Amino acid sequence: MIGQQLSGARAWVIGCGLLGLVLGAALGELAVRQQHHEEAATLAASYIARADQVHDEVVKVLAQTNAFAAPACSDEDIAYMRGMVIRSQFIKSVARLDGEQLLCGATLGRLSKPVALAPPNMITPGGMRVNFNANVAGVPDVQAMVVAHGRASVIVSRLSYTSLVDPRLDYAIVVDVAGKREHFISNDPEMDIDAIPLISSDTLTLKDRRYEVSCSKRYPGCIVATLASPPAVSESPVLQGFAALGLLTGMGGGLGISLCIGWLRSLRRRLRRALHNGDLTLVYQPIVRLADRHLVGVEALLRWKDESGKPVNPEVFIAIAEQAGFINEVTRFVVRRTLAELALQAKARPGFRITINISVQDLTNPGFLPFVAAQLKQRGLPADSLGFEVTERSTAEHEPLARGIQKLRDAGHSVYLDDFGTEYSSLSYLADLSIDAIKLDRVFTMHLDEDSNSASIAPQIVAMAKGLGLGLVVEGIEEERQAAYFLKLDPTAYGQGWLFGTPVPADRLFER
Ligand SMILES: Nc1nc2c(ncn2[C@@H]2O[C@H](COP(=O)(O)O[C@H]3[C@@H](O)[C@H](n4cnc5c(=O)[nH]c(N)nc54)O[C@@H]3COP(=O)(O)O)[C@@H](O)[C@H]2O)c(=O)[nH]1
Repeated sequence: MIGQQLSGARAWVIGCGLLGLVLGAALGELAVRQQHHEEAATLAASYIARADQVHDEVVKVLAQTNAFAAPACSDEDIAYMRGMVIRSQFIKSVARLDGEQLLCGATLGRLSKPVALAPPNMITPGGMRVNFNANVAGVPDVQAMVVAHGRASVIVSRLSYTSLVDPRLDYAIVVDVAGKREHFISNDPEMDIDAIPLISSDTLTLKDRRYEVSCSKRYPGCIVATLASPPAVSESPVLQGFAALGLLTGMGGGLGISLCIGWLRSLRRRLRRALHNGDLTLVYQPIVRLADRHLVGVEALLRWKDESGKPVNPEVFIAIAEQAGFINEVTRFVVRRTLAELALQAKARPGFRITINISVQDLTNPGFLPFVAAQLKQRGLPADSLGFEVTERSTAEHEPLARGIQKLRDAGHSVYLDDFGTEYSSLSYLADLSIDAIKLDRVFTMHLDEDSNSASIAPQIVAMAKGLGLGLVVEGIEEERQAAYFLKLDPTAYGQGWLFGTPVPADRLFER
């Protein structure tokens, strides 16, 4: 037995541990991939920040050179342009133009013959003429970005852009002016720039690679980048950490489940033993007519103390008996013991009714009604001295519940719909169920003063019950004002709760 339990626990621990490992690894992979994307996005954003700096410098130098008033290509003019270059961070040369003809420059000096500028790749809305890969006049085999505006042009070092691009990135810098898209710089010749929507902070997947797009706010240019060769996901410490955490959490969870199952199994075994030995007891709670507080009956409530003398919550052990399939035996015990303890008192009080909680499984058990009839006969009590409280716990139970209730009524018993107003017991079912009364759940009594749904619904339920000719038992009455409230709503209502008496053993029931 112990060996079986241990191997069961081991199976839970291993099974849940493996599940945790797989889930942890999957989560870890997601986290690692996200980390890669964030890294690419950060690099791309810092790149755009650099491109903006270059842009600002170009605009400033062109504006100042255009505004310089000395005669074009005079010594003063050339000295001014040289000063510009020296003070600039990204600009390699500044030149003076006449239309599209280059006349002189900071690095070139004065040309003996004007040189024509290569036609621009694009003209910006501000009128700047940009050539991304122009030959540099006077310097063979060197290409650079040339930007011309008015009477001035500048040469921008490609290094200004490329030096900042992290070698871990595959990227393309794309400029879009008036719908014309230009591939400015790229180290990824495979990238199809026309397929890329140039919207900042967007991400897109091309050929199974996820790209980050970061755009400048100053000019219509973006960088589209992805990590060139992200470190292998499986080797990432993040993934390994997640997987280990998943494994440990899974194993812990598995151990918890196995302990819980073990506890429930042991509780089930002990409950069976207690039932078999007759170690369960019953207490009875008064039900009174609210108008005159006359005791009209009692509800039988089962109690169980485990071996250590600790009471086990009835909601727990009743649920265990229902799930384990021996609630019928429990209910029969309750019927037998209740009648044994209260038959004499019930006989002495005409109209006195004992109510017992039953489950749907009791209603569908063909032996239940004959058993109850035999017990009542043995005690010399009429059928209407025993009532039954039923609770609808799922919509699937509705049909068998309705049939079972009808059979109880046909046999002469009263039937109460318990815990009314909670979960599945709703007004829409009332008309279908052949019941005598509803027992209004104690949530309605508890929240009477509060501005809550239950406070506003209670009067409607009471009115509906009255309209259907059903009796009303209000549960959980602990204070006079609660009794007065419901009495006003329904002068024929009954009440149950600590105000009228807590559940007590049979020998203390009629002491008061
Ligand atoms: N199938 C069976 N179910 C049973 C049986 N015995 C009990 N039960 C069900 O267990 C649930 C919990 O019952 P219990 O802890 O006994 O609580 C009952 C009362 O003690 C409590 N109550 C009564 N008055 C007050 C009050 O004024 N205030 C307050 N806080 N609690 C109060 O309410 C419970 C009775 O509820 P109900 O049955 O809904 O009328 C419970 O669902 C029992 O049905 C059994 O033999 N068989």
